[in-house]
Amino acid sequence: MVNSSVEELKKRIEELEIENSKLKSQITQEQALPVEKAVAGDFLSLDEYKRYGRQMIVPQITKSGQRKIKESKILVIGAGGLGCPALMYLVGAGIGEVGIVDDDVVDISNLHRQVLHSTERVGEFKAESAKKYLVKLNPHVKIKTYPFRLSTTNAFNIFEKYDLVLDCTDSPHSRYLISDVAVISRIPVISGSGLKTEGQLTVLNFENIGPCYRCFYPKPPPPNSVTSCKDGGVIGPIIGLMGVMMAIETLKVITGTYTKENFKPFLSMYSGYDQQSFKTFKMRGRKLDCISCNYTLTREFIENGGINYSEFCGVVTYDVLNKDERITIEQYEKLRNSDHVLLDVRPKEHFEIVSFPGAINIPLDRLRRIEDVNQLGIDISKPIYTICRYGNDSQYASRYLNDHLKLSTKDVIGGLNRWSTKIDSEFPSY
Ligand SMILES: Nc1ncnc2c1ncn2[C@@H]1O[C@H](COP(=O)(O)OP(=O)(O)OP(=O)(O)O)[C@@H](O)[C@H]1O
Repeated sequence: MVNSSVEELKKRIEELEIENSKLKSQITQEQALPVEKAVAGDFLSLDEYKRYGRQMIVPQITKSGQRKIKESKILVIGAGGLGCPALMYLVGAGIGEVGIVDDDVVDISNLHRQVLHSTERVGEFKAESAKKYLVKLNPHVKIKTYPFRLSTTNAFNIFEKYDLVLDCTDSPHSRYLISDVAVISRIPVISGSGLKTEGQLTVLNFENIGPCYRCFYPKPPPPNSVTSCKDGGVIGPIIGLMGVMMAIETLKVITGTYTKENFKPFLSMYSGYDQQSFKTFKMRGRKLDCISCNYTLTREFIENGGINYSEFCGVVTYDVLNKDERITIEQYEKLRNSDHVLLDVRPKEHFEIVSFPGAINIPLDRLRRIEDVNQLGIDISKPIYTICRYGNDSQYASRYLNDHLKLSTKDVIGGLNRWSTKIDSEFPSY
């Protein structure tokens, strides 16, 4: 009796497993199936009528707007904090073709804001991971991935396949490149950014009359002055909101809400922790002396390496110390129990997340304002080592301490990040 019920159970489990695998293959086939054809004489299928009905009845979209959405081809550069939400809504809205450029892979630190990716896809190319989500969201949209870096040599060939670009990147050199190529290729750019609790949004090169990124920022910011999300942090929904707003601006451009006549250049700023959260500023139109907008820059010039965008933006490597002013993480491990001062120069918020026992926190910006060695509040007769997260700020700290306060400090190469990768895997990295 007991045996037979065990046998029955085993049989049932087998049956269930077969059913389960049939269901799984069915799902895969469904995904691989061509999407339902358009209704005869129409551009939408029955599925699409249902899918887009709620937006087509909005007067700002209408059925003719839906046709424009379906006929449009957009390129999203960066499938990160801005790109993910923008992609979600634009694919949901039924854009005809979407290209996704991103050379990076999904990291666990991305997941609090890069909502197309998931824990199981850590290590996969972001462009591919995003596609996996998006094809399920809307199989009517054709999605092409470019899992490599946008560069001077490939940008024009990619841009020419699209009508509009969303700049969802995170560095000035990518922004200048995208803007220059878009102006020469005569396509508009929806540009967003976000850091900590704030974000910005604008539409560039609209109808080849609106200003470009260079018109807004003729000169790049001082070298290494732009804080990334990695260093400055960002609240997920803040950057998410900016990405969503980029999707709205995209729809406005595609469906013709903006026209040559009514478009006014603008810059919207959002401050999520202020009561006056949104501010929109009128911006000037194109600048006559803008080398991009007056077409001094050409495709040939850029493709042949005429501009080194990294150099132009002053992306410099942080080699500010001599070899004898630095120690490796392995050397520091040996010194760990010796009598010394460890100056942690990260911002206070970083220090509060994790720090070495006994370390003294003087953030770099505060340190640079100290004029007298006695104000440091440390025992300067002991050996002094400086440390930070990746080993950049600690170099600047030691440079300052050694040059201005006449100390002989050394920085720890690679900082806390290297400590957790090379020495102690249990030491939290963030
Ligand atoms: N020139 C470029 N070509 C392709 N992708 C780019 C380019 N510049 C930036 N990106 C991509 O844009 C995305 C920007 O995402 P986000 O600002 O959320 O930061 P992140 O680099 O993913 O994360 P973090 O700064 O925390 O390390 C990244 O995925 C990055 O790889």
